[in-house]
Amino acid sequence: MVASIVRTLQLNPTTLSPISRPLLFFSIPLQLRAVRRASVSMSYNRQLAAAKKAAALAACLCQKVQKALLQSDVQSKYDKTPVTVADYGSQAVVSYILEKELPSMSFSLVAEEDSEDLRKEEAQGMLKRITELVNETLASDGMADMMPLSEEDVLVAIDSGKSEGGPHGQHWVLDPIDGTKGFLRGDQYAIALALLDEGKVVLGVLACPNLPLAAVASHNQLISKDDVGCLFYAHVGTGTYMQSLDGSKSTKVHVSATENPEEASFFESFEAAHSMHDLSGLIAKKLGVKAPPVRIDSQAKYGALSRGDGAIYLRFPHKGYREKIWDHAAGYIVVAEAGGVATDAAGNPLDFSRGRYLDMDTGIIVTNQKLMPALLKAVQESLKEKASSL
Ligand SMILES: Nc1ncnc2c1ncn2[C@@H]1O[C@H](COP(=O)(O)O)[C@@H](OP(=O)(O)O)[C@H]1O
Ligand SMILES: [Mg+2]
Ligand SMILES: [Mg+2]
Ligand SMILES: [Mg+2]
Repeated sequence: MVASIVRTLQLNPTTLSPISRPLLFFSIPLQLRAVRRASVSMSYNRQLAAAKKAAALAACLCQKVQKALLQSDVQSKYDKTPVTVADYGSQAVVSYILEKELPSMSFSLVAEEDSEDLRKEEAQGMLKRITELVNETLASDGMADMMPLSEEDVLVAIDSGKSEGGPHGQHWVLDPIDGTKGFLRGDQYAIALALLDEGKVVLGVLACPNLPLAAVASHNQLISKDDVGCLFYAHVGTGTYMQSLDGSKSTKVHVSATENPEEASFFESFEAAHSMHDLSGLIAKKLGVKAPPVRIDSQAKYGALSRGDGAIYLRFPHKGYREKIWDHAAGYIVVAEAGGVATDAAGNPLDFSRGRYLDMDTGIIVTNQKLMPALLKAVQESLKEKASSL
């Protein structure tokens, strides 16, 4: 054991003095931990660079489509959520770039969309449009030498996202457009990309093309074209950073430090169908939050929280809904590395190692470390009250 540690640390035990040998024995675990920490924070740099590039390019594609949004771009999925050319195009771009940028990695992607509907006769016009968009987007980044992708290449890139994830190995997790309903309304949405390693989220990137660079005060805050477009990224052990989507210098961000719920504001889904607004209202009241809820779509909520725009995010889906890992993985690490904490409604950590779904209790709550105990108490009391009133 000691011999293998000595080898790992590249030490030569024969040159160590009799005094330093026993010291070595005790100090090795500490040194090993430091080495491991260093290699953990070093080892995902290539993946992070590829993820940032993929998410930023996918965001360009989405921005283009949002500008030219037509009714015909919207296709209905069987689960009744809309899916657009941009959802498919974004997934194809991210999948293609990750594979090209990281050729030595075995590639596994857990992503929201698949090509089944797109392969139907009636979707052929849509597929043509998506293929054009994907090719234009890749060409804009100088990837023209590999061009053009055929329609079949695009379908294959989309279907790379069929992995089941799980507790072993590395898996990318992608929501090509999170907040599709917000996207269609012209509001907030995010391209959310994360990497799981042995079931843990180790990096995450959130591209939020419509999120103001300055703090967001409400969902309908006037959007000026010049000051929107944020890219949040986090890498385990190294903090969370934000830069503008057009590539400005990064700044490190931190969650709000407030301990006083009266000063805290809270985020929730814009869509009442996605989260029980009455329950979050009750929780906020119990906690003593004074400000009205800030309702915005997508994981832009996690991004905004990571830089302290608000201090709490409450998500309570209606009965029977199962949360998917791509709706939270990137946001989770962006908040965690900024000093925040996300748990289920019972205070359990979120477990991303169980495949495509997050199996969890009732809801998701996110805040800073100091407010969490009081928030958890308010959540438990409110859930009990709600249950007894039914
Ligand atoms: N009935 C429901 N309850 C909770 N979440 C739902 C839902 N129907 C859809 N969603 C999820 O809510 C996500 C959007 O979150 P938010 O409400 O924070 O904007 C959607 O992501 P997509 O837009 O990627 O499909 C979708 O996965
Ligand atoms: Mg969806
Ligand atoms: Mg989503
Ligand atoms: Mg989506």
